[in-house]
Amino acid sequence: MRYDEVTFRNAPVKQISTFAATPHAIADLQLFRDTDHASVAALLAACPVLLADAGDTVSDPARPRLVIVLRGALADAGEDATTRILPGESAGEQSVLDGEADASTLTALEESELLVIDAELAWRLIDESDGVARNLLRLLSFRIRAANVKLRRRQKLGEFYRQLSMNDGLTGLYNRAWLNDVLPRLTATAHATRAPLSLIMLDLDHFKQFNDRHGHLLGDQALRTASRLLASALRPTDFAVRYGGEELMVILPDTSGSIAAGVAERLCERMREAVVFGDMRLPLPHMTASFGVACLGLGQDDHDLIDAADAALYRAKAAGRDRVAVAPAAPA
Ligand SMILES: Nc1nc2c(ncn2[C@@H]2O[C@H](COP(=O)(O)OP(=O)(O)OP(=O)(O)O)[C@@H](O)[C@H]2O)c(=O)[nH]1
Repeated sequence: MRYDEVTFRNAPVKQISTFAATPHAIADLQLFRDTDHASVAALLAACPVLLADAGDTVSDPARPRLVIVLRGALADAGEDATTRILPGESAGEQSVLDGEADASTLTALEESELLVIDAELAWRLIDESDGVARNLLRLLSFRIRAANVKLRRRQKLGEFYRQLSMNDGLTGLYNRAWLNDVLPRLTATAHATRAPLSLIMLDLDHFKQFNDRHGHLLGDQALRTASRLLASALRPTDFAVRYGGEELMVILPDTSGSIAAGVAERLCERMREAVVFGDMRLPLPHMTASFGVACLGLGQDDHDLIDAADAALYRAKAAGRDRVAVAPAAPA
């Protein structure tokens, strides 16, 4: 490679020397450690050494080549993080090996001297020096390991945020977004496997009055109490959801309407007995809820199931609250 051929993204970078004419020692360069320095030096002798100013881009996706920092520092801006490349370290190995364009961008962080090795010469170095090949493998192995760690961290973080976006902040129950995502799948599975699927809709009674009397914050606490009560009373395969406001929902896969009605009766009783405030200086407020139960019928979808439970809940309210109403059985 001649000096005047060295450009990055078509912008020429100042060329100051060849490697043979610089004072830098081969032993200081990571890739050439423990190699036969004399033969490597001979191969590198004519390689250009460039001077990049701070901010200069020194990578070119169109031309795979190795860039080794002799002095100064580079920033390697990958997809999600920036790595510093310090004297003795290199970049661009992977694109040289597989001939693919490198998505990352190398930028000089300060005035830097760089040794540039084109792909053809890099392959000659690998062919002629076992030491270079070994160093390259070791380097790539470190990078793969680091990339895997990053990937696992990102997966965990993604899972954390996914959980966060699917749960209601006040009660910790699943939220409406979760319901919209999961209930259609549960109904489809129930139809496909001919297994029953039941849904209980419940609504705290006279909750407006509760808020008016005890304040919104204690109203929130009552909602949390009711939610805890639901979550602790259900099987691991059931789901508790905050449908909205003071309306909660329980989804019971593999459960017939009559069993679901029994579960709703048990929840109704527990709700009546629930102690909202642990602080005995406050009068224990009375908290009840009304329940509507429905079981998925033939040809019904998730909306039909919710509508049926909602209609039953409305009847439980109309009949005096603090009770369970069951939707008429749809053809199963
Ligand atoms: N504290 C608190 N209150 C809420 C929350 N979400 C909804 N509410 C209240 O719940 C009350 C619901 O009132 P209504 O829909 O009139 O029903 P209700 O008073 O429970 O009467 P019935 O359902 O007919 O028994 C409203 O006052 C809402 O402000 C919440 O997150 N926290």
